[in-house]
Amino acid sequence: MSFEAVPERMAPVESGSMGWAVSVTVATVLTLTALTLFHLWMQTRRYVKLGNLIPGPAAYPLIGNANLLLGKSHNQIMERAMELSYVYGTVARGWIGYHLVVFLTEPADVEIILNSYVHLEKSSEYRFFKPWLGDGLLISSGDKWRSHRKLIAPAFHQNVLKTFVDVFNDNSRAVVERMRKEVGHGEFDCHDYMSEVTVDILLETAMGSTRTSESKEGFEYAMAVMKMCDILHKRQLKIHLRLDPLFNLTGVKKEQERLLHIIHSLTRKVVKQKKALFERNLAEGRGLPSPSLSEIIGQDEKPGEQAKAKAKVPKAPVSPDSAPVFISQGSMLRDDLDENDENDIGEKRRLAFLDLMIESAKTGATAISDEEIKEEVDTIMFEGHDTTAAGSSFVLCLLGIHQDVQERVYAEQRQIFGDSRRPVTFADTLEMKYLERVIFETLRMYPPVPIIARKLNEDVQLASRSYTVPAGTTVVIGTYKIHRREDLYPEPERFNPDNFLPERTQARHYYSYIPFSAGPRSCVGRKYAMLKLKVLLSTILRNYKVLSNVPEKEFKLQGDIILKRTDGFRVQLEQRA
Ligand code: HEM
Repeated sequence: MSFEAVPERMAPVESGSMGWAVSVTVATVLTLTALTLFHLWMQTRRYVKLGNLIPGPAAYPLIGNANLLLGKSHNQIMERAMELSYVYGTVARGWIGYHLVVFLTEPADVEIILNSYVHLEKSSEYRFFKPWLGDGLLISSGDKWRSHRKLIAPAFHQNVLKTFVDVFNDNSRAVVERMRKEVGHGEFDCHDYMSEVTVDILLETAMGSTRTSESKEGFEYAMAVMKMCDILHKRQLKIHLRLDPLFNLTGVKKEQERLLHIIHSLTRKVVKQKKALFERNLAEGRGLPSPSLSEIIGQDEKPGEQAKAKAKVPKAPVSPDSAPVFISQGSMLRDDLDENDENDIGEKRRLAFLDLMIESAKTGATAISDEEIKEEVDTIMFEGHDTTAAGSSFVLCLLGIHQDVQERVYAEQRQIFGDSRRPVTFADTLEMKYLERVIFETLRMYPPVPIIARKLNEDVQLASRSYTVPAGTTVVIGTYKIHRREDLYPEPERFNPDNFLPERTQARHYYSYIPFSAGPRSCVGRKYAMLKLKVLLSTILRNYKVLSNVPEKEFKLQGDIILKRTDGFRVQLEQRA
């Protein structure tokens, strides 16, 4: 009985598991068939066909080349992309699933993207900035970007920048004093100092606020900006922090909310106060502060000019003779900032960008809300911070290694200042030709923004090869790689400021040097950055001799958002006589 009972009991189980197995097999076959059909259908699509014509690693169905990214840090991905560009040349593609990513390192192709008013949209990678910067200049697109750029660019006019020279000097002298305790005390990380002085300067020039004022808010704000930059770096690096649903569950998200509360409360409050003051002055018949921004920059903005500007692509290269002298960017390229500067008839008035934005919003044709002004101030605080902190730290490290170059920089400083400890003037900075070449060369070898990514809204026919990059593609411009191309820079791994002698600059393709990007969406702060770097470095190098024992080949680079050294920017200081 029991013998018979067993198969009886077993029978329904066996047929159940068989049924289950059949169901699983059928479901698997159906899924595989559906996926195969989907893959085959995708292969017939124009987007995929055009992408597949571009050289790149073999892609798997459904995942494309995503296997190359799995488990890799952002840094390793950058390195891999770099290796692939050596294998596949100056135009290479990768597939993330069925999303096409094309890497460009040919200046003629880069020009097509950067010098266009069509390909202005940032890639989805920029979304991490959104909670902090909202729709500020860095990430906005379309008409909003266009009108805000038109509004903000004049606030970076050279005449406005000249009025910041005192702020640059005061803060540079303050950091020289803070660094004094490092003299003769061995190695330290100069990035900490550069980061702090950069935020201090930005607080004053962006919002007209200082952290030495009685209120603790300025200090808390500065700390929050630095910590927010760290969180953005972490989100780029750690795969679980990249995904919003997982990130939202972490303590990092809570910390981000705390920091954003500090940051936004202050910017919101300052915008409100300054706007109220501006309105009050107008209501009491005191008119615009004198001279007004348009007087400073010497151009009257008439309603309707914007529409014209919309269609106007900044003139590409100019001949060296007609290039404006002022603050150069290391190539013969021009942008809207140069066009603004040519109307150089104004007087001095020191006002933070915030005041200038409030004023131009009132007098110009652009309507901008308090919240939007806040987003632009936050954007300037972010974009202006890490980039210049990294740039100045790399300069100090390179000068520490290349003592002969540092001596030439020092000799130039002695020629300008003699024994005097006086502050730097704007005119002095125009004399610092060699220091300028050192800064350009540093930004060539270590561009703080190592890649630029854009989303294409229209097909692009490349100039260097007969490929059409279809609309919808993410285009990655490899600034770091372009700057190290042997055909553009002989001995690209050698630190050689003479790469920026005028005759060498003129001989190169204009888009072979793009640390500040180029074209209509170039860095709006590039002249500000160059001026600030000159004042800061001049003040430091006249006080201290910088030394470093770490050769460049031992630098450990991390290129998530801003290129940095993960091993620290280690230098030593000696007092100059
Ligand atoms: C060495 C210093 C700097 C470097 C290398 C640098 C580089 C860049 C680059 C490459 C871009 C284009 C980014 C992209 O298209 O994704 C950019 C945009 C921008 N930068 Fe800078 N930057 C520097 C300093 C500054 C400073 C000091 C400020 C402000 C005070 C600033 C404000 C901006 C803004 C607002 C944008 C967005 C412009 C737009 O999209 O219209 N930058 N910067």
